[in-house]
Amino acid sequence: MSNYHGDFSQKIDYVFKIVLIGDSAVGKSQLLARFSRNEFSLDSKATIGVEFQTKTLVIDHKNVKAQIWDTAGQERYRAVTSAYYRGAVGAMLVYDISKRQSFDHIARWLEELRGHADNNIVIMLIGNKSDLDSQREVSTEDAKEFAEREGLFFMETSALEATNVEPAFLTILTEIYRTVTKKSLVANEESEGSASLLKGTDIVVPSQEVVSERSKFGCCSS
Ligand SMILES: Nc1nc2c(ncn2[C@@H]2O[C@H](COP(=O)(O)OP(=O)(O)OP(=O)(O)O)[C@@H](O)[C@H]2O)c(=O)[nH]1
Repeated sequence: MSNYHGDFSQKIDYVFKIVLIGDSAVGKSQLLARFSRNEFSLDSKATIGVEFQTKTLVIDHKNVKAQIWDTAGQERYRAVTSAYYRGAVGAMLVYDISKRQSFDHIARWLEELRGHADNNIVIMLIGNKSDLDSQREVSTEDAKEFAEREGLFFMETSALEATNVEPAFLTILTEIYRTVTKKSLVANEESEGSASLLKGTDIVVPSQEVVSERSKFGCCSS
């Protein structure tokens, strides 16, 4: 995977907001830590409120900034739901392969997502903690079948062992890029040659926006 890390001296062409959702303790924060900083912590604390991190990479010779939002799986720590989903072009629905309940709850998370997010959002189902194969309670086949039925991308990952984390984010980002550029083409044709690339793509955050590399805000009810 060469030619993948973003060139920071270049302008950013796209900013894509991706949200992470799923039960508490399935590993959302650690997937984000692994992808954005190549870090992992075994004594990760439950997320309170919302935080996001960014990472810039190159897709199709364009600098794409992934802005990945993470919120608490625990209801009492969750920030306002509609604000969390606003502007999201991708979502990762995460469960823990060693916790059946976290997979059984995915349908509910999907319902919430579809109730709040843009219709064109790209959704990926993630079975995390694949390193805990000996304690597996969700078969790969069950998850695959569910994903196919619901039209979701699917991958098993391990934030701990760094297995499939980068490929999972790259898959969803590439698919978002495809969706957005396809939409832009249509929009351009409809706008009689206007230079507005983003016209009609209400799901893209303008690239001029400057976001800090690590930001934490929104908070908490208890
Ligand atoms: N074995 C294993 N443990 C993991 C993996 N990913 C996360 N964990 C552990 O699982 C626990 C919960 O991880 P978090 O990333 O905090 O989970 P979360 O989904 O963000 O939880 P909330 O913030 O409460 O929603 C921590 O102890 C992590 O170290 C993994 O891939 N394998």
